[in-house]
Amino acid sequence: MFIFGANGDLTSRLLLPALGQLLTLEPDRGIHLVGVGQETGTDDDWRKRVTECFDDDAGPTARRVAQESRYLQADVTQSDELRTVFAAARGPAVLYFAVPPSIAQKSCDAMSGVDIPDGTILALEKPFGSDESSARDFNHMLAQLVPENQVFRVDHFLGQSILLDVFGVRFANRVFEPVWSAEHIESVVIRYDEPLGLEGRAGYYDSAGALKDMLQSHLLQILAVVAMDPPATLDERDLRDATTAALRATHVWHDDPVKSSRRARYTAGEVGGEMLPAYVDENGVDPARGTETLAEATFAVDTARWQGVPFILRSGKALDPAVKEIALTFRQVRHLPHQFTGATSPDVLSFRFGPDELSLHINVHKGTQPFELHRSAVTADLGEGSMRAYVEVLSGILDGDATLAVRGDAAEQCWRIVAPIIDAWRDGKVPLDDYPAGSSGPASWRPV
Ligand SMILES: O=C1O[C@H](COP(=O)(O)O)[C@@H](O)[C@H](O)[C@H]1O
Repeated sequence: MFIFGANGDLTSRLLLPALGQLLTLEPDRGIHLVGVGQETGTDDDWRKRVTECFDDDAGPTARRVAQESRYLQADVTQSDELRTVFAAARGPAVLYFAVPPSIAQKSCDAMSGVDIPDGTILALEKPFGSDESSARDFNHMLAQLVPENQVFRVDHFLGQSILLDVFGVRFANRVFEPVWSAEHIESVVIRYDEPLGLEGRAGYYDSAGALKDMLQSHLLQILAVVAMDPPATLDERDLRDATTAALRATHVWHDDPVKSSRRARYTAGEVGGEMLPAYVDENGVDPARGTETLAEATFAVDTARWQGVPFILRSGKALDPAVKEIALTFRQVRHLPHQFTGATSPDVLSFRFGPDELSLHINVHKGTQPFELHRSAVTADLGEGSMRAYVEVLSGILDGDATLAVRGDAAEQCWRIVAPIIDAWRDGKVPLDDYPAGSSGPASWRPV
């Protein structure tokens, strides 16, 4: 496995720790690791870094892989240097592009003149293209290099343990599987409100914003998993056909991006006891860009299963409380005998991200009167945190199993779906509201 961008933040913060965990959990994996970067470096320095990024309790295989790993100085946008990379491979190679998208694209372009060994896997991080047509062009370029099932468009949310729970809960339980449709479900909210601010990522984030950073990619992938029709199997072809069909049926609610989307940006405030400057005062931010740090949009999935059900997607930074969940709100019962007293609310099934939790909020009897209703929740603590997501991603890549990677046509669909919102925002048709860091969003917004 060659990690392009060996000296970058993604490599040390996510990839190497996840690789260490994977090799500790599955010590029988044979893998030779090579860090590839433009900077000069030695094998020893690189090995030290890999070891530091692995957990202290990393197992013997992980430690051995770190000790035997190598560092290769190369400019991966040059065909000659890519040849050197392939020459260093000891078997079918995984090329993990932990580099900015423009470099990944240049590198793939440079690969067109190179003899690519059979079985080579290309793993690419988001964003994949910058709109539908650039994603299509990139897909076309990749198709000339390797077969589609050897291209891994990484979306680590597809490896999140709570999303894997959605599969189990939805398909393996008679109480949920038959009611997973517009007949019983009134709305779906997919929300990822984070307390984190910019964390020094202005270079990337300021040109992306919350809509592209989170909704266009991760949250639409979650929507696809919640909304798809049941596939016959969960193998790569069936599952990705089903999720992509759901995306093809998805569009902005009432095709009205102005009424169906909102955006905002944080001002200075305190989050978790720490003062955050206003977004526009963060290092590297260009205030003229008008980048949003909170995006919300409602989508329709035009299938018989979901006709008329709004899917509300929302994500933002510097928000408190953190709300990271998929919530399905059920319709009210068709008839409630009038003898019941107390407030009744619709049932809500919610999946919370790390620490993972499944809750079913229902009306139960609790009071002193025979038919007095109260709200209660049945909750299952599912444990896993989000670190595991990259373990899952790497495991799929090393096994050559693209089930949990984004297929090329799905990536194009995600851009198509958000394009009307991007246009409306660019044309100033939706106001850019503000909210103090540490709040739950603009005071004027109705709650989702
Ligand atoms: O890809 C991204 O995801 C993270 C949120 O995912 P998590 O697993 O780290 O909670 C988000 O903070 C970041 O802006 C985005 O680029």
